[in-house]
Amino acid sequence: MASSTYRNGAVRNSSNPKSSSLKSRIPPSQPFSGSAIRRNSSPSFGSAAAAGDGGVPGRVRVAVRLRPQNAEELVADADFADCVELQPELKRLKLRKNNWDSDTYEFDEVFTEFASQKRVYEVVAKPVVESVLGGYNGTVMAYGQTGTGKTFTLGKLGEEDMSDRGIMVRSMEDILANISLETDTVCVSYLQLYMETIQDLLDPLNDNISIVEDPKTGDVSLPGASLIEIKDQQSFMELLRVGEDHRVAANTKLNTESSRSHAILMIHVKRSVTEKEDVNPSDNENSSHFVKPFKPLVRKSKLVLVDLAGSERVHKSGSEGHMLEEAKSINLSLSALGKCINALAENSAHVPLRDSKLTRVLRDSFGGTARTSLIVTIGPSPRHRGETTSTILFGQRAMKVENMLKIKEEFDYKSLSRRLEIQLDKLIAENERQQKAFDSEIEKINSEAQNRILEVERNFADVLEKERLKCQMEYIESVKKLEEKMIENQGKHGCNGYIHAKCIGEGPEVIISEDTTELKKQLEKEIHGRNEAEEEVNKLRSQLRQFTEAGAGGDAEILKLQTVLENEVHQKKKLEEEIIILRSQLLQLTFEADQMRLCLERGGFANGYADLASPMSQINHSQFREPGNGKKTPVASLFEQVGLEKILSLLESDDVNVQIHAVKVVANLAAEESNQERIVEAGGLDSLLMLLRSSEDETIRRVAAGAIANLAMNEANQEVIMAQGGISLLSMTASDADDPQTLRMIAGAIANLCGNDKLQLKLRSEGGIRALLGMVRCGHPDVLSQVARGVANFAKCESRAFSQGIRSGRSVLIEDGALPWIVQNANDEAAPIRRHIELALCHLAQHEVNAKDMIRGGALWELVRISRDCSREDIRSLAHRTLNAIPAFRAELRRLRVEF
Ligand SMILES: Nc1ncnc2c1ncn2[C@@H]1O[C@H](COP(=O)(O)OP(=O)(O)OP(=O)(O)O)[C@@H](O)[C@H]1O
Repeated sequence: MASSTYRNGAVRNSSNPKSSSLKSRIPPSQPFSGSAIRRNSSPSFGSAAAAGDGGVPGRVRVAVRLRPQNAEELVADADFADCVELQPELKRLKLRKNNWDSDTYEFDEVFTEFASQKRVYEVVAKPVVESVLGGYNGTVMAYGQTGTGKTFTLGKLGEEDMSDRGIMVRSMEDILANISLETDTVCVSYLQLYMETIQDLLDPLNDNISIVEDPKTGDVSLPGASLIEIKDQQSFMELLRVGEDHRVAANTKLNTESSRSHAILMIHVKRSVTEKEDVNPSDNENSSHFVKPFKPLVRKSKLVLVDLAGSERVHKSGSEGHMLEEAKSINLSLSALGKCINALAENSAHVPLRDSKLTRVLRDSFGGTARTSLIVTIGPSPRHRGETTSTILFGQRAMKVENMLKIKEEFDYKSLSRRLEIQLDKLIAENERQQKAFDSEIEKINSEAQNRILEVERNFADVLEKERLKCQMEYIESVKKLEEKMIENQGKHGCNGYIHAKCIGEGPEVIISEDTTELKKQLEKEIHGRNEAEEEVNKLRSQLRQFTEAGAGGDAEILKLQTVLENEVHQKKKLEEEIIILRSQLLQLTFEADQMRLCLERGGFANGYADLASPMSQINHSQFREPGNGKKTPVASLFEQVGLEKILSLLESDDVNVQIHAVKVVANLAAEESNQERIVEAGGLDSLLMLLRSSEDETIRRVAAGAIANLAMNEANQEVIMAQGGISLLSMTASDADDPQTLRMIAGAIANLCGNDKLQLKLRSEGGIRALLGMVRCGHPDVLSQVARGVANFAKCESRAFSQGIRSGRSVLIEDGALPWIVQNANDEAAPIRRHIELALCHLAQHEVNAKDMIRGGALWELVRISRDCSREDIRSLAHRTLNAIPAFRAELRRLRVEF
C-alpha cells in the first residue's frame, strides 16, 4: 500500500486517491528533542519580554502515544486488527478507516505501546522543563479518550516500579536537580477542574478558586490556591499522593479508575540571575568593595502539567445521572478547548477563550507565551476508532497553533535586598570580630602598660629609697666627722664654744682644708646622685608620654602615673632641699674655717655670720670674694650651683630646719656687697621681713635680723627696707626681744639705717631711735656697741643736715633723752662703744643749739676729756676744734676757770 506523505499533515493513501484527504497543513516542525528555543538576546532590565514585547515563535509540539492492549481488549479485539498502525521512525500514524483505506498522520513524535516512560518524558516534557528553568512558561498536556493512559503518562508516581515514573515526577526531579535552593525557589499548586469549579487538591475544602488574568500580559494566576514550597523530591511525592487521593475518580465502562476531572499541577519556579554589567576598570578600582556591580534579576516561570479528563462520548462512558452531568461538563470544557485550538489553528480573529474555565486557565498555553507540548493518547481497539480519530484530529489541529515564547524576567528587589542583608550581616560580623580583636589588643596593651608602670614604680621607688638612704648616711657621716674634727681641734688648741675659736700654731689649717675637700667630694657625689634621680624622672616622664600616646593606659593608669610622678617630684624636691642644707652646712663650715684661719693669722677671735651685719666688723669681706688662691669663694660657688631664687625659695619651706639653714645661707650671702642688691631685687628682703615678723623660732628671727642688717649696709636697700615697713618691724622686734644676739642684729640693722641722711625723720617718726636707745636695757656689750654706732651715725647725719641748713633746732637724740646714756657710756671700757660715743658727742657739740643741754647734762666734761685723752688723733682734734668753735662751751669753760 503506497501512500504519499505530507509533512506535518495527513498523508493520502495513494491506492485510493479519492478517499485520501489533506488533513492538516502545519509549519515545519522542530524535533521534540534538543533545544527548540532560541533565546532572545539578553533581555535588559525591565525585560521587553516581561512587558509583552518581542519573543520567540514556538509551535505547539504534539506527540501521540499508543497504549498497549489491556486485558479486556486482548479478549474482545482478538479477532480484529488494531485501528492504528504506527510508523515511529517516520513519526507517522496510520488510522485505518476500513480494511482497504487508511489515513496517515504525521506528528512531532509517535510513541508505540512499547515506549518507555523515560523516553516519553525526555522527548515530550524535558525540553519544556528546560525552557521553564530558562525563564519561560511551559505546558505539558495529555489529551485522549478515557483509559488511554493520560494519567499513566503524566501522573504515574512509580512507587512500585521506578521506571513507571510519569512526567510530573520526572519534571520535578529535573527541576530540583538544576536549581540552587539557596537562591531559587520552587512552589507547587495542585488543582482539579471539576464541573466548572476549580478545587484545591492540596486543600479540598478550598473548592471555589477564581482565575485571575493579567489584561496586560495575559498571564493567568490562581491566587486562591495553596502554594507549597518544594525543597525535596520526597515532599513533592507526598503532595502528589495527597492530590491523587482527592482527585474525583469513578468507575466507568471504559476505565475502572476513570479521572472525572482535569488535573492541573502548576510548578512555579523563581530563579535569581545576576547579570554582570560592563565595568570600567578604573571605576572598579574606586568602587566600594561592599557592593559588587551586578544587576539582580529574577526569572519567574511556570510549568503547567495538565491531565485532562477523558474525552469519550457520553453514551460510551455509560454515564447516568450525576455521572452524566459530569460527562457533559467534561465534554463541554474539552470542546471549548477544541474550538479555541481550531480558531488559533485557523488564525481566526476570535478565540473563544472564555467559554470554559479550562480554556481560561490554559489561555497562556495555546497561542500564548508558553512553550507547549501536547501528548495525545490513544488506545488500539478498533471499537473506539471514532474517539481515536477525534483525538488524532485534535492533535493535528493543535500542531498548527503557534505560540510566542516570552521570558519572564524582572528586577529582583527581594534578591537585591537579601544579598545586601547578607552582605550587611557579613560586614557586621566582620566588624564585631575586628572590634573584639581590637578590644582584646587594647586589653593586652593595657595590662602590659600596667605591668610596666608597676615595674617602673617599683624600680624608681627603690632607686629613690637607696638614694635617700645614701644621702642620709653620707650626711650623718660627714656631720659626725666634722664634729669629731672640731672637738679634736678644740682640744688641741684650747678653743671654746661652737663658733668662737682661738687657734694657735700650724696644723688646723691643714685639717680644715682636708675637711673641706672631703665635703666637696661628698657634695659632688650628692650632685651626681641628684642628676641620676633627675634622669630617672625624665625617663619615666617620657615613658608616661609614650604610654599616653599609644593609648595604652586608661585615665586611671595615667592618674596613677601622675600621682607616682608627683610623689617623685616631691621626693626630688626633698632631696634637693637636703642637698642645699648640706651645701649651707658646707658653706658655714668653710666660712668658719676661713674665720678661724684669719683669726690664726691675726691672733684675734672670729665671729660667725652675725658679724657680717656690722660694717664695723673687723672682717674684710673682700677676703671671702677672693680667697687669694684664684678659686671662687664657697658663696660664689653656691650661687652658681644652686641659684639665688632656689635658695630664697627655701626661706618659705614648711620645714623649720630647712628655713634655718636657708636663712643662714642668705645671711652669709648678704654679707657680700655684690649680693646685697640682688637679694633684695629677687624678693629676699620680703621673705626675711616675713620671717622676722612671723617666725616663732628664735634662731630664724635672729639670723633673719642679721641678714636684714647686712642688706641694710647698702644705701639703696636702706630705702627699700624703710618703704617696706622694715623700721617699724625692727622697732617692734627690738622691744619684744630678750635674746642679746637678736637685739644685737636689730641694733646693727637700725644703726645702718641711721647712717642714711634721707631717713632721719622717718627713723624717728617710726620709732627707730626710741627702739635703738631702748635696747641699752640689755646691757650686752655687743648690743651696746651697735647702739653706740647707731647714735654716732645719726648724730653725724643730723650734724650734716644742720650745716646744710636742712634742719634746725635741738638734736632729736637730745630731745629723745639719749644724752644721759651717751654721757654715761662715753668713757666705756669697750673700745668700740667708747669710740662711737666719742664721735657722737663731737657731732652733737658742733651746733650751738645743743650746747646748753650738753653743758647741763655733763657732756662738756666728756668733750674736754676726749680732746685731751682720746687715743684716736682725728677724734681728739675734732673735740678740741668743737670746744673752741662753740661760744657757749668757751664761755662755760671760762666761767668754770677750766684751762683749755
Ligand atoms: N503505556 C501504557 N503502558 C502500560 N499500561 C498503560 C499504558 N497506558 C495506560 N495503561 C494502563 O491503562 C489503564 C488506564 O490508564 P489511565 O488511567 O492512565 O487512562 P486515562 O486516560 O487516564 O483514563 P481516564 O481518562 O479515565 O482517567 C491503567 O491501568 C494504566 O496502567
